[in-house]
Amino acid sequence: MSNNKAETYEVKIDMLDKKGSGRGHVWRDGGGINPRKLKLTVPQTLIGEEVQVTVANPDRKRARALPDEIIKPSVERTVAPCPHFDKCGGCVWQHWDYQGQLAYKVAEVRRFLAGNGFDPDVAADAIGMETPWEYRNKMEFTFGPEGGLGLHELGNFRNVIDLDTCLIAGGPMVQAMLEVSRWQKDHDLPGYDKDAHAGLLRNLMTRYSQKTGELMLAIFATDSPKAHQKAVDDLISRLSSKFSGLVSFMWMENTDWADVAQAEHTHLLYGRDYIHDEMYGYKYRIWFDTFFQTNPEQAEKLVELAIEMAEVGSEDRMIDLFCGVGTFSLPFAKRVKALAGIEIVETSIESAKRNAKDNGINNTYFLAKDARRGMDEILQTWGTPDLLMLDPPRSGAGGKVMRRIGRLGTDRVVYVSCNPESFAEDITWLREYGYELKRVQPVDLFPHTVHIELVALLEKA
Ligand SMILES: C[S@@+](CC[C@H](N)C(=O)[O-])C[C@H]1O[C@@H](n2cnc3c(N)ncnc32)[C@H](O)[C@@H]1O
Repeated sequence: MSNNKAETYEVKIDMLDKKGSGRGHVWRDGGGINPRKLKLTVPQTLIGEEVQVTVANPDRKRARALPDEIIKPSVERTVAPCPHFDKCGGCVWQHWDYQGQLAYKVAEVRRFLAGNGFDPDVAADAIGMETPWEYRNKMEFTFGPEGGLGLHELGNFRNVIDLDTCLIAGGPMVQAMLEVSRWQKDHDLPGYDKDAHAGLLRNLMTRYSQKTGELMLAIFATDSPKAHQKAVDDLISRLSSKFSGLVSFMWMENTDWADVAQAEHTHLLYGRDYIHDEMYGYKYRIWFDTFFQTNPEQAEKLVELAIEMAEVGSEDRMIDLFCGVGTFSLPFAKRVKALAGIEIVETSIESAKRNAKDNGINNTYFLAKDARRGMDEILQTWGTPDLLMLDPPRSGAGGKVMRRIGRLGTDRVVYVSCNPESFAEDITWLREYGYELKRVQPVDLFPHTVHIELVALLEKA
């Protein structure tokens, strides 16, 4: 029997889910002999807290609602500094003090290790940020169908929160977002409505280098800029006069139904189509679609740790698997005899080659190939290299690639991961090839979110 009356419960939060929301349960009188269990997901709560929630339709077995009230707060609860935290889906943990976030992330790393039969104590405490704000060098904002420019609403991807600040984005990106937002209102330009597949403005992508001060902006829209020439000219003039760091402004036509920031036609409206950035003392050219580590301050620590764990020598030959544009390859290349970088995206490999050249590095060999095929090719030309490092996507490298690494048989494997769960599963494959897990160092690249990065060392026994 359906019951559409909202009900209010008091619930104790006993765990967090993968998205960082609290989970708890209550027992409801279902009208029969046995009470029925209602599992509740309550965002913006912490483990151990007792909270009050109101559920709109409690007939189902599961429900999700924001807390009405925190009855018994955790000692780790803090006041979220961002005025948009209650609604914005960008950060999930601003209500949690930073040390509490770090401790939880490390506990998760240890849990995944233990779950796969490794000693959890191999994992060290996390390296956090001294100032965990304004750390991102790239943001993708969305234009709302009802107007407004910002990020998606927590738990409701269709709504857009019209932001007037964003505390994790670098300052110039926020200022540029606000200027574009004012421009949209001044010219009364419609945001894109994905249900109706109508409207003009879809996304604003911003990239900013703290090291070089260069700023890139790209607007994704359903129509050509020529069809809106007056408004576009006004935007170029506003942006170029207000942002001295602006070196790249593009208009990307995207008429696809798919909700991704991609371009069918690129119109360069101002400057060039890339920015210069720097990481660990090396120069990089970054295009709008280049994968580049989004927290440069912490990414430099990853590079430092990978170098420290690898202990490479000047006569060594190594593989950088999943090398991207060469963030790890370039610093390593300076320390070894030869480095082979393998990466599936061709434009990233072209970029890696150019980055090596721009930095005066000439002992690299970059292959645009799938990880396994790339390793086979290196094995045929070099035989077994001295070191392999890998930095796969969130899904991990997978059993086939890990077995290939095991058979390759380098003495050391350095694994950089942005997902401790897929990392712990991946490294189980190396056990049967005689590798032991020696070090795991979590590094927080994503404060106020559920994500954590790590660098690990495996050695052949
Ligand atoms: C986490 S990123 C790391 C990039 C680089 N190490 C960095 O720090 O900038 C993972 C990279 O793996 C690449 N990739 C994904 N699947 C792949 C595959 N099957 N073979 C080779 N590379 C792949 C992606 O294109 C991406 O550049």
